[in-house]
Amino acid sequence: MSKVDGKVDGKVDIEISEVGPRDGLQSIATVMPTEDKKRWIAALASAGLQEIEVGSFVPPKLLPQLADTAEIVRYAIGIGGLRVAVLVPNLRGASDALAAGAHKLTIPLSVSETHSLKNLRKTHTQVLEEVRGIRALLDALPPDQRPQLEGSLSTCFGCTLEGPVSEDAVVRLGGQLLDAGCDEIGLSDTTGYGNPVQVRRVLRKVWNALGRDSLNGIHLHNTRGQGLANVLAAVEEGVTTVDASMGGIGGCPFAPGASGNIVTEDLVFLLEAMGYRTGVDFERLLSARAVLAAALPGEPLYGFLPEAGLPRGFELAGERAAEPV
Ligand SMILES: CC(C)(COP(=O)([O-])OP(=O)([O-])OC[C@H]1O[C@@H](n2cnc3c(N)ncnc32)[C@H](O)[C@@H]1OP(=O)([O-])[O-])[C@@H](O)C(=O)NCCC(=O)NCCSC(=O)C[C@@](C)(O)CC(=O)[O-]
Repeated sequence: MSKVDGKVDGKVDIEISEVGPRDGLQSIATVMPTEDKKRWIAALASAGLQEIEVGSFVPPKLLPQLADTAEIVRYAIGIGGLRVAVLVPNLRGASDALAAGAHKLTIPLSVSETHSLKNLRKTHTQVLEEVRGIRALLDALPPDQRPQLEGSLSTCFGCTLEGPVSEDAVVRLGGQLLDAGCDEIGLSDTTGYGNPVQVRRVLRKVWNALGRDSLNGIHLHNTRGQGLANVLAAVEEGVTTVDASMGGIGGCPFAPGASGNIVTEDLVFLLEAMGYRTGVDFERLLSARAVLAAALPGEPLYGFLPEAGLPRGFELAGERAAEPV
């Protein structure tokens, strides 16, 4: 098999969307210098990650760590083959993201309205109004210049502020996000409450109600150690995009108790070991981790694979004859 830039024939079975430069950095007090961010993003892309969430268009007073997002987007869109994603909390953020040239916008809608008020200072109705405004903005562009718009349903599996979250509400709000103009929705376990049985059940409910194309991606946190078990459940159900963060850094600063994302390095190993192609090259991924470690001295980076290393003789999934399970 030919292997170019960490991708085996350019094909992947499961796409890993790297959210470290956004979700990871938003929860760390240190502001990473812009040039370090660029080096890190370039290293992540060179490892074969095809989608990277590089920042958020939020008021710099709120998250100074991401104040350079416009410059970072302008840099990242110059990296060939990379889909440059950003988080936008409202129409103003979407307009700034368009001006910078982002390829994908994600707006969070928290199923827990208490969390929505903490995070975006908006009710469900107000967030949906922002989505309609963003849709109108995008529809004014020629079709080939329209970024993809994803509605990310936060606190889908429970919330530290409200406790259990209604699965019917997840489905209802997902439908409302699509009606308001999102191209697709994603499920997010903001505070790491989910378990594999629940992940399977919620995915089936969403797909049954809203159609198979409504949702392809999931965003999981490892707060209670369920992250990779939840990935396995999601992937076996048919999810094809999984968010992860290098070194497991991250967490929503406006959700009490939220902590790190699932670790990209461990996720790549899990998927490749099972026979799914991710397109990611381990050596280059570990080089990207070294760039991150140097840029954030003293910050803990998590992950088992970087500590233990690859098993002897391990091959990328695409280099083996084995079919994905
Ligand atoms: C939505 C707001 C802006 C409302 O905040 P607000 O204070 O209600 O905003 P406002 O509309 O009243 O405006 C206040 C000021 O901010 C400005 N402003 C207004 N919007 C913007 C913007 N986009 N960019 C830059 N500036 C902006 C606006 O122009 C004004 O400026 P002033 O007149 O005072 O000079 C705020 O609450 C916000 O940005 N929240 C985002 C918080 C956030 O980033 N949370 C973390 C991401 S979500 C997450 O982590 C979960 C997720 C996605 O990872 C998935 C999961 O795990 O669940």
